Amino acid sequence: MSTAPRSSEETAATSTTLTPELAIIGSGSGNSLITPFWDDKHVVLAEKGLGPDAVFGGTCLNVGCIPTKMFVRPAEIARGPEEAARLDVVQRTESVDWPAMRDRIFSRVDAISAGGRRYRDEELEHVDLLSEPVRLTGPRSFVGETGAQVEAERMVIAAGSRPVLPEVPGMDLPQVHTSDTVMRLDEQPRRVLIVGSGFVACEFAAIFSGLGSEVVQLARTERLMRTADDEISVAYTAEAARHWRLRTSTALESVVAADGDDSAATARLRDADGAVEELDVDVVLVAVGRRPNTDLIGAAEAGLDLHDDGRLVVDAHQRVVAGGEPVEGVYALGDISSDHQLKHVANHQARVVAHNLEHPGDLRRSRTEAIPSAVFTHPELAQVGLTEPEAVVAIGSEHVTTKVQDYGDTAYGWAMEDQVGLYKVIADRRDGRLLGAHVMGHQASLLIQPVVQAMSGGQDAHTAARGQYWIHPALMEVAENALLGLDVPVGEEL
Ligand SMILES: Cc1cc2nc3c(=O)[nH]c(=O)nc-3n(C[C@H](O)[C@H](O)[C@H](O)COP(=O)(O)OP(=O)(O)OC[C@H]3O[C@@H](n4cnc5c(N)ncnc54)[C@H](O)[C@@H]3O)c2cc1C
Ligand SMILES: NC(=O)c1ccc[n+]([C@@H]2O[C@H](COP(=O)([O-])OP(=O)(O)OC[C@H]3O[C@@H](n4cnc5c(N)ncnc54)[C@H](O)[C@@H]3O)[C@@H](O)[C@H]2O)c1
Repeated sequence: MSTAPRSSEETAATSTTLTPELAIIGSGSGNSLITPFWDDKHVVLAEKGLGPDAVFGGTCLNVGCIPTKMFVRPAEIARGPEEAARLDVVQRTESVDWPAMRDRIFSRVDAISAGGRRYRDEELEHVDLLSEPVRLTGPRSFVGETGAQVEAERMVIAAGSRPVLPEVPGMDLPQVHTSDTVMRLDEQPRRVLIVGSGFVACEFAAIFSGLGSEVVQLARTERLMRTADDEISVAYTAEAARHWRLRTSTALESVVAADGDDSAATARLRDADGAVEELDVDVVLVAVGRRPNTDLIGAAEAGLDLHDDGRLVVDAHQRVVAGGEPVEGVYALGDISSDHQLKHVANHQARVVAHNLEHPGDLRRSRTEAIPSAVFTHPELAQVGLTEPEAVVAIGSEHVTTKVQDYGDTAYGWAMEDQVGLYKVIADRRDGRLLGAHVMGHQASLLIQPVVQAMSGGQDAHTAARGQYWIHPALMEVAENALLGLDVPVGEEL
């Protein structure tokens, strides 16, 4: 049971050094580590607060996965007339009530965040919440901004990542936003410039364009989602260009505020041929990547090893590494150490770390195979495993077999009159081992799961296709047909 002061102010005022059994930095995925195992032990959770309102609970809940998808869904519904027209139904989206949508979304999100903070801060006797930025003074110790000291027996660093801003003039203007702030705008912007071509940019381009804003998306390169398989990246770039304006191979040079107007700006763009365009917009959303918060916690100064991109080095058990050696009892998880900035990866790592904290003599490893991801853009994208070029490098082109199945050539695809959906699978032709899948189209994030499951369970392509029933004529038949189209050994049938 904690006898320690219960708030940052009290802690600082008495200059007490807290000596908990466990200290955690970061209340996102780190928050889930306070399991019943710790009920009779002292835990300190440090959380500086995220974004302008210093909210509790981390990125996914407050400014990431959850609120973005709560905007994605109405944006998809607002797009309804486009599909309806293909199916001989005349439908119209009358209007979008952005303030109501925003308030509905954040009344839910903010309540969960506030409830989480209250629970940790007020209701759990054994947990001390330190609501301030902290910096490491060693692998197991840190100091808060107000001087509070913590020396823990065991430590977990789950301090996440934050958006990067490019070094161009105007990034400090109120018209310039990141994903941390853009969802809280008072009004729906009429004209949005989105800078970037990855996950965040492509999701927000779909959100704002679906809701009716005029969107221009700026990509430095020729294609969007360049980390996807080439075939998907090319097809998606072409499809995105049908729904919103794209400026590829173009860079942002500056953003200048409109004269005396906080709600408008002019962005200066330069394409690869040197041609300059000045674009008047209401909002600029910058989405050019996220950097791990190792600098904020002083990880290098505390002697912890870092990758070139600033992530903490961890071993297979999620132990942090210092001087090339894992540090016993000190773990990291999530965006601060992972090469997949994904919530399901952070959650998995948190489960591994929770086990390892409780069972230091029986350490588990985190799973690194078959990690899927989805981009909730329009059309939706999903991927798992290797891209085709990666598969060629891994096993040689002669051993790689691929199949691209169009949604439109399946029964439910006919019902949808689908013209864009693609389901690509990649396997080793020698034994049918599945190497990857890449999907673009309606519900891609759902349709990819059978391949994730087969890859995770070590099931070969033909067994995955023929070892079970597939409901006819569900859209999932696109996955079955893709698997059946691979040139792989044929085993037993159901
Ligand atoms: C717009 C957006 C949409 C996303 N959508 C998805 C999605 O659909 N699916 C998906 O899988 N992933 C998605 N992600 C990624 C996902 O949100 C992250 O991978 C995940 O939330 C990372 O969790 P974490 O616990 O590592 O970090 P976080 O949740 O960011 O937690 C870290 C916490 O540490 C705190 N902290 C940092 N430094 C300090 C310090 N010095 N002192 C005290 N506290 C500190 C921070 O304030 C923060 O609250 C999205 C991300 C964004 C930005
Ligand atoms: N649905 C999801 O799972 C989801 C959604 C959003 C974010 N995320 C996670 O968050 C991470 C960060 O997202 P993100 O979109 O910020 O990063 P990202 O790495 O996905 O994409 C950043 C893009 O910006 C480009 N870029 C870099 N500097 C630039 C510049 N100066 N000008 C123009 N473009 C530039 C890069 O080439 C890259 O394409 C993602 O990698 C993903 O792991 C996941």
